[in-house]
This record gives sequence, C-alpha cells and structure tokens, in this order.
Amino acid sequence: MIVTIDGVAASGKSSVSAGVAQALGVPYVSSGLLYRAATLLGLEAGTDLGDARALLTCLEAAPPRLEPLASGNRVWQGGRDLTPDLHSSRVDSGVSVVAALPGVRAWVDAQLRALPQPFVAEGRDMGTAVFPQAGAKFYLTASPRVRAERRASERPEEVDAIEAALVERDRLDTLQSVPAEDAQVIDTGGLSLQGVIDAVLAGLPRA
Ligand SMILES: Nc1ncnc2c1ncn2[C@@H]1O[C@H](COP(=O)(O)OP(=O)(O)OP(=O)(O)O)[C@@H](O)[C@H]1O
Ligand SMILES: Nc1ccn([C@@H]2O[C@H](COP(=O)(O)O)[C@@H](O)[C@H]2O)c(=O)n1
Repeated sequence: MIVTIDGVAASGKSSVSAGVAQALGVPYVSSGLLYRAATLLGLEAGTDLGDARALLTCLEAAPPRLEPLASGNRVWQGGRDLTPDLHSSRVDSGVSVVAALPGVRAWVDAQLRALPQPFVAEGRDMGTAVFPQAGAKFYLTASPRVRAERRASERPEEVDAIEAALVERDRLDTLQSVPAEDAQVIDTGGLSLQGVIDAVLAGLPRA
C-alpha cells in the first residue's frame, strides 16, 4: 500500500513520514528532494531557473537519483551525494520557480512512479496528482509562526525571516498544494512529532 503525506512547507512531512515508515517497516519517499536537486543543479550550472528546456537538459545529462531509505532519503548524481546541499536557503528560495515548470513536474513524477512499492510518499501532490490510488492520505498543516519556530533550529536566519520565506513558498506552491478530497487533515500545531505520527498510524485502514 502507498500512504501519502502532503502538506505546507515545514509542516513536518518528512519527519512524520520517517516515523510512520519506520513503524510500518517500509521506506519513505521525499518528493521535494527531487525538486530541490533540480534547483541545485540549475543554480550550479548558472541556468535561469524558469528555463525548463535548460533545466531538463541538465537533468537528462546526469540524472539525480532518489534513494528512499527508511532512515532518511538521499539524492545521488553518479557518485556525488547531493543531499547535504539540498536544504540551503538559496535552494529554498529558488525551488518553487522550478517546481512550477510542467516539464520538471513530469520528470519528477516519472522518477517517483518508477520506485518499488510499498512506501510512504510525502510532498504536495502525492495524494492528488502522483498517487491518487493511495490506500491512505494525510495532509499536514500548522500556522506559519509555529512552522518557522520549529525550522529556526535548522537555519541560520531569524524566525521572522524564516516565517516570511515560508509564507512566500506556500504562496508560490498553492497550485500543487491542494489537499486530496479523501485526505485526513491534521493540524500539527498543538501536537508533538510523536503525537502526529500516532495520529497518522491511527488513521490508517485496518489490515
Ligand atoms: N509536531 C512537531 N512538533 C515539533 N517539531 C516538529 C513537529 N513536526 C516537525 N517538527 C520539526 O519541524 C521541522 C520541520 O519538519 P520537517 O523538515 O519534517 O518538515 P517538512 O514539511 O518536511 O519541511 P519541508 O517542506 O521544508 O521539506 C523539523 O525540525 C522537525 O523536527
Ligand atoms: N510534491 C511536491 C513536493 C515538493 N514540491 C516543491 O518542492 C519544494 C521543496 O519541497 P519540500 O517538501 O522539501 O518543502 C516545495 O516548496 C515545492 O515547490 C512540489 O511542488 N511538489
């Protein structure tokens, strides 16, 4: 079975997916890492991030590959591990422009659909566009302030700047961030990480 966990930026999707995947004994798939890898490679090549043709040429010349481990996803380009460079503020700022390009979305979706199942898939449109047939779907939310305070432990910027960047990323990602009609929506604001993992596990269909 595929379980999808979508949600707004920094709502806890990857941490929650890791916990749920571990409990189920399956890997999780972090779709955002592929958009981040496309952005990093575009930045490194000096490409205009709105130029789909140039980006796809980069992606096809040396395709990044997602390794969906239960312990944490990694992205490889040949022997180079791109993962440590994918969560910088410059990738955060450019990724929504790249993710708005239909050609890049089709490239990412093809990578995801080729992965061996079962898994927990997290992102924005896992339960709507990519895996509409998923056996269980969840959508995580939390206020921008709560998300920025959580993220502040992982970024050098002040909370106000992080919050502004999250709000802007949510705005740019609006089109692909609609909850599936059959998704269970969880406001994580008042819940611990383990509390959210438990809520997802409790929402799974019984075997
Ligand atoms: N319920 C929670 N309570 C406290 N901290 C949390 C909770 N959920 C997630 N966090 C923390 O919030 C931060 C962001 O979580 P995470 O990276 O999993 O979010 P994300 O939705 O995958 O982010 P992004 O959209 O940027 O990839 C992490 O530091 C994580 O440990
Ligand atoms: N299914 C998805 C997943 C991600 N994106 C875009 O990638 C950005 C980074 O994703 P994170 O999950 O790491 O935050 C995100 O801001 C989106 O622009 C997407 O479009 N669809």
